[in-house]
Amino acid sequence: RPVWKKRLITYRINNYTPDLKPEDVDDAFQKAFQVWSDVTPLKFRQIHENEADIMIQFALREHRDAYPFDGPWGILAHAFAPGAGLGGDAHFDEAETWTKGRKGPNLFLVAVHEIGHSLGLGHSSDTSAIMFPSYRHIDYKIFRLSADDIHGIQSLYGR
Ligand SMILES: CN1c2ccc([C@H]3CN(Cc4ccccc4)C(=O)CO3)cc2CS1(=O)=O
Ligand SMILES: [Ca+2]
Ligand SMILES: [Zn+2]
Ligand SMILES: [Zn+2]
Repeated sequence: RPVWKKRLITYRINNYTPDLKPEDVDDAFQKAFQVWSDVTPLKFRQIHENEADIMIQFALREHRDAYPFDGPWGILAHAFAPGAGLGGDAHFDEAETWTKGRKGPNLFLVAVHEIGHSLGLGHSSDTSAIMFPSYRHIDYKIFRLSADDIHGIQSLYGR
């Protein structure tokens, strides 16, 4: 599995969904990266210009990669495994109504899942894992990685 060969990984939010205040989008991603840095030696830094390892964008339908989005629900987002260029990038379907609460897909929760992919994780068959493929709402306030998620990421990056 491809993994990042460094411990400091940069990310850049290239555009913002109109569904939330920009500071709520920044906060959702900062908290989502922290979920993974809490259990690995990895550090994440947000940058605002130049090329970041993990380029984040919100997009509709066809958006210049081979994986056009599909309108509301269904695929909520996708992300590429570590590597140069598109590698590590995470795209979020703008057809969704992104929320920081319970209605609609919760941006923080989907971001935790996508960042898992950006770091090299695949899907899990463990229904309690954030890397389980299908979204079911869990209380984002009490969100915790499952043992399966932690074992998965620590097998790639250590603890
Ligand atoms: C909070 N949790 C999330 C959040 C997001 C996702 C995925 C689901 N998904 C839908 C999907 C994935 C794969 C195939 C079809 C549909 C996404 O697109 C991206 O986020 C999966 C899960 C498992 S969970 O613990 O319930
Ligand atoms: Ca969709
Ligand atoms: Zn894409
Ligand atoms: Zn996934």
